[in-house]
Amino acid sequence: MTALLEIAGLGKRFGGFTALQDIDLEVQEGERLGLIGPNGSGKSTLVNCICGTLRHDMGQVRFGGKALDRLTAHERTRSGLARSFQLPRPFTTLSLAENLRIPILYAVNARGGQALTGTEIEARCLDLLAEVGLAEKADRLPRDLTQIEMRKLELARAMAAQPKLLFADEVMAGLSHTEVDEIIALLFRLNRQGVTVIMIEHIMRAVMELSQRLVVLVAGRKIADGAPKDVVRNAEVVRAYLGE
Ligand SMILES: Nc1ncnc2c1ncn2[C@@H]1O[C@H](COP(=O)(O)OP(=O)(O)OP(=O)(O)O)[C@@H](O)[C@H]1O
Repeated sequence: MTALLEIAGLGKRFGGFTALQDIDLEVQEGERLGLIGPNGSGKSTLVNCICGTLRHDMGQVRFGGKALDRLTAHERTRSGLARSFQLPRPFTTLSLAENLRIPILYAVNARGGQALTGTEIEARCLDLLAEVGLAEKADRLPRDLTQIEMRKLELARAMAAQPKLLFADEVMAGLSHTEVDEIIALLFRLNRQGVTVIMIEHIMRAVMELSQRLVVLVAGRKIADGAPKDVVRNAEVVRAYLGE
């Protein structure tokens, strides 16, 4: 079976500094993968190289069987990649519903789909907001939201383009225990709907609960890739990451 995401020999340098070296990774459709590593280990750089915000220097990235290497970030979004950012970036002067209308329209146009009527767009916005528990705030501005509501809006924005793969980049940082549980439940729900989830996260409880597989980066290299219970017992991982 062809993997949804295939990364082979990926390398990235910033000047003389090697941020990523020889990364191989395959992610199957429908998987929930945790990507962990100490600060500065290269997690965000890897996501940026996959999503096209950064250009890698070595190796290949394939998604859905197609090479992404020459595609722009927008073209990669169009092919089904989405990410939610660590620091949410909503359009601050637009309501929550309007914040979703833009990526919904973009997704339809980008995929050459049939134009949606105003009513259909409205319904999709409300469905997405309901999905993340924000339906009642559809007409509010992002500044009216609490921290967890902002994270939910950010996830809804990522989902608006109907991605096949979602990178959830530290979507739980700074949240309370119960709020973390809420986001875990939401990511499980999206995954059950068929979205492959790659979670970059420092909250180990969440990582262990959600991930079927765990990949560990340390100093730009992949040092472990396997079942979470085995990976967290791996001596190199304990030394380099968990024991730091
Ligand atoms: N644009 C850049 N220019 C120069 N160095 C960079 C750049 N982006 C990242 N780096 C460096 O590359 C290394 C990996 O950074 P990266 O942000 O990918 O780590 P990370 O694992 O995501 O860290 P964190 O958990 O703190 O978010 C770090 O040493 C960082 O300083």
